[in-house]
Amino acid sequence: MKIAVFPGDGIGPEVTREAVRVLEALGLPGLVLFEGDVGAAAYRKHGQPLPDETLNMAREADAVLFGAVGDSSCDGLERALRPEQAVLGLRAELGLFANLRPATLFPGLEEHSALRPEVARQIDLLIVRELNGDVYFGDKGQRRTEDGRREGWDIMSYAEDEVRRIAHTAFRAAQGRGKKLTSVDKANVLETSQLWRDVMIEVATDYPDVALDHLYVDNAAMQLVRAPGQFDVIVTGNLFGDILSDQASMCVGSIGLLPSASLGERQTAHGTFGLYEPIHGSAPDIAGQGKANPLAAILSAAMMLRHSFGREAEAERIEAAVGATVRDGIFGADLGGSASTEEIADAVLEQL
Ligand SMILES: NC(=O)c1ccc[n+]([C@@H]2O[C@H](COP(=O)([O-])OP(=O)(O)OC[C@H]3O[C@@H](n4cnc5c(N)ncnc54)[C@H](O)[C@@H]3O)[C@@H](O)[C@H]2O)c1
Ligand SMILES: CC(C)[C@H](C(=O)O)[C@@H](O)C(=O)O
Ligand SMILES: [Mg+2]
Repeated sequence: MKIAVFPGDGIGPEVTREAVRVLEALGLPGLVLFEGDVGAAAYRKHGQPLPDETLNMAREADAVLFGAVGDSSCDGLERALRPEQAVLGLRAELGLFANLRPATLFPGLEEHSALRPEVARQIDLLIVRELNGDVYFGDKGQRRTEDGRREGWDIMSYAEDEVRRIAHTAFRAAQGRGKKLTSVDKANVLETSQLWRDVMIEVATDYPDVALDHLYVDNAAMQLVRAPGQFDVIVTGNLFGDILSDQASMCVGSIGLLPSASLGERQTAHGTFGLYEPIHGSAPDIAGQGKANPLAAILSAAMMLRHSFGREAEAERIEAAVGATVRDGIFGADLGGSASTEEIADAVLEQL
């Protein structure tokens, strides 16, 4: 079980450290962890946010545990050198096109959701976000028009095979859950979205047991706070998925609670190769203060055990320990409590 650990910037190292403690506490046979540099930390050391050495480390591993990247001191750098390129580069280079972002309300957090408790209680959904395409990876740049105005552009596009493969991932995920799939797009305006919708409808014929419906992204954002209980699996593109998942996090209490798995096609001796990370960023406003909620990182480690190592029992052990920690009201500042990052993880370890 070879795991590459890339802590990154800001609270990345703080939360990753706690996820590693939890992994180590399980006593898994053959567990080998090795650490690599990403983000601004890597740029300062190697002049690159994603050094070749780090990328090779990821390729040699069975899974990657990723913290977060981002540092405003790098805002002036050319885009290729900015910290965010580390996570974008890993996703692209490793072919990790399927990003799973589950959001479920832990009992005990009803009062901490940004929504009313009776609305929050219904939330048990999975966002399947396409991760290798969309406006993220299209041609982009800035130029001057003939009349001297500055102009920026980013091309949004999806090819049908890119939509088809994420559609299959999402339909299969829905088959394993409540058999309901909502595809989110902006087909009333965007051609990229029209193709997305057409392909979703074509793929649906392979999954007669799954009910497919479609929402425009503006309506989806509204429905997510009006009645989130209507959602089982949501499938959407890279940009809309990024936005809706941050929104979903506050519906279940905090952005510090949402883990993610980024998967592709590569199989290892243990399972599907994947990169696992909290959905949040480097949180510079709270970095170095022991205020970061480590539960998203810890739950990401659980997703790793499930998807990359076929260790469902251990994954559930971690999730149950997190559930018990929440039920006991061990909260950090994000949930109105005073427990530190380390104290929250200590509580999880006690419950393991
Ligand atoms: N995958 C990634 O590495 C990733 C994801 C998102 C943002 N970023 C980067 O992170 C940097 C900061 O971005 P941002 O401020 O927009 O988003 P962010 O997710 O870092 O923070 C948003 C807000 O949520 C809070 N928060 C985030 N994680 C938390 C946690 N675990 N516990 C408690 N509170 C938490 C922060 O304090 C902040 O107030 C930027 O450079 C951005 O590009 C990286
Ligand atoms: C840091 C950034 C590139 C990244 C994204 O937009 O995908 C982040 O917001 C995320 O959600 O993982
Ligand atoms: Mg995001």
